[in-house]
Amino acid sequence: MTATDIFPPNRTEALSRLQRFLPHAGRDYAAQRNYDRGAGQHTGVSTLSPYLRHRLLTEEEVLRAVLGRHSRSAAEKFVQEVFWRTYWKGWLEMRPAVWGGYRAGLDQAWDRVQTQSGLRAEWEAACLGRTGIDCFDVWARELAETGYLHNHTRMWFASIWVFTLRLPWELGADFFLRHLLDGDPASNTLSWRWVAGLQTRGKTYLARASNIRKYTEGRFDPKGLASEAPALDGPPHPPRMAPPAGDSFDPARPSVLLLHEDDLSPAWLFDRGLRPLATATLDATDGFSPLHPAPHLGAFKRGAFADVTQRWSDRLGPVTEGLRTPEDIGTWARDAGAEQIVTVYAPVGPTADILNRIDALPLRRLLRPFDAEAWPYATAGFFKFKDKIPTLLGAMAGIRAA
Ligand SMILES: Cc1cc2nc3c(=O)[nH]c(=O)nc-3n(C[C@H](O)[C@H](O)[C@H](O)COP(=O)(O)OP(=O)(O)OC[C@H]3O[C@@H](n4cnc5c(N)ncnc54)[C@H](O)[C@@H]3O)c2cc1C
Repeated sequence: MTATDIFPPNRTEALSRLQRFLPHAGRDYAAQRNYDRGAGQHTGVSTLSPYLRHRLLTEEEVLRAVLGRHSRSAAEKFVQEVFWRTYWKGWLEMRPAVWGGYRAGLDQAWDRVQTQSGLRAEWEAACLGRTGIDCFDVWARELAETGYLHNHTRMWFASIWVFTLRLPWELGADFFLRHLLDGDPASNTLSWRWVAGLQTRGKTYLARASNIRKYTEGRFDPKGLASEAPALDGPPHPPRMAPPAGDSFDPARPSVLLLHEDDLSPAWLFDRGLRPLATATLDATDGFSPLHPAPHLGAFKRGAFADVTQRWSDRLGPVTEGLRTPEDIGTWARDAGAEQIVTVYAPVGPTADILNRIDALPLRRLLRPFDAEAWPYATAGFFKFKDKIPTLLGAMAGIRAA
């Protein structure tokens, strides 16, 4: 089975996964979510992340469905987890230099891999699952083969990478981004930073054998793990910028629609009057890593784009696939007769890096109301943000109050 057999890249699959998971999103989730029972057995969690990451399914849809079935108190844990993605995006949006810092650190680490044979051998062993730490090796292979890892396992894996194997954290974050179907600049970069003690200053995550034994139900009992996790050193957080406001657009002006992998649910744009002359899909893969990503990432993204353009074919006009550069986007939009390019606001990451360089025509980035409401609250830690969840749910019409 390939990763895209396990995670077929379409909305129908996302919806049926949501339906299957719904009965378990309440107290079952709170009790089961930390157990990793192995590849193909991730029944305690939703496995919705590849779909949420690309918004083949939106956070609002998931929250509505879950809170339509469970009380807020029963679903509290699951709802909070859904908002972790939102929180990380908002945090990075207000400190975009942290993404640039990660990319610069990655380039330096990659230079060292190319010039230091010892480091190269250790890095290769970790990526290929040949370290001799049995759980770690199984997880490296599970990630490479399935494009997914359980959350608890991501924490253990990152901790072993940084504190036992003592490899540069950026190379681990890159290994994840090259293989995860849900690979996300904000959740991934900031979670790795959190494990390493760079995000919540001085607070690290230490993977302990007893914890691994318990939550893998005895499948693993690793020996030789680091017994302490001293925080890595790094620059202070950059000053916080204002959250983005997003643009408006004039539906009367000739427009084209640029679809990208950060948001593949365009219905709300049509509700706002967008009638595109043509549509293109943006391929931002090159900006994820200096190395080639796993083939399943391209397959998932192509499948997801095909799914969305097919479902909305009567609204999109002619579709051009896989534009990669600002210049190509400008040429395509002009040739289509457009006066403006409309797109959903993309959070910090490879897509936004390309959008930031489009100058051929006015680019109108429409900020999804869910993001506009939530991101400004990501000023400090998650615990402060969490207090705003009732307000954010209240802003979503139709959410059950109890
Ligand atoms: C080192 C590390 C790297 C990570 N990299 C990524 C990444 O690149 N992309 C990514 O989407 N998530 C990442 N996560 C977060 C989390 O592990 C995944 O979102 C989660 O495992 C997805 O599986 P699920 O859908 O079955 O989760 P569930 O437990 O069913 O949670 C439901 C949804 O809540 C959100 N969510 C849950 N936990 C988190 C979390 N800790 N942070 C952010 N959102 C969360 C996801 O959208 C998820 O689909 C990372 C975590 C760690 C520790």
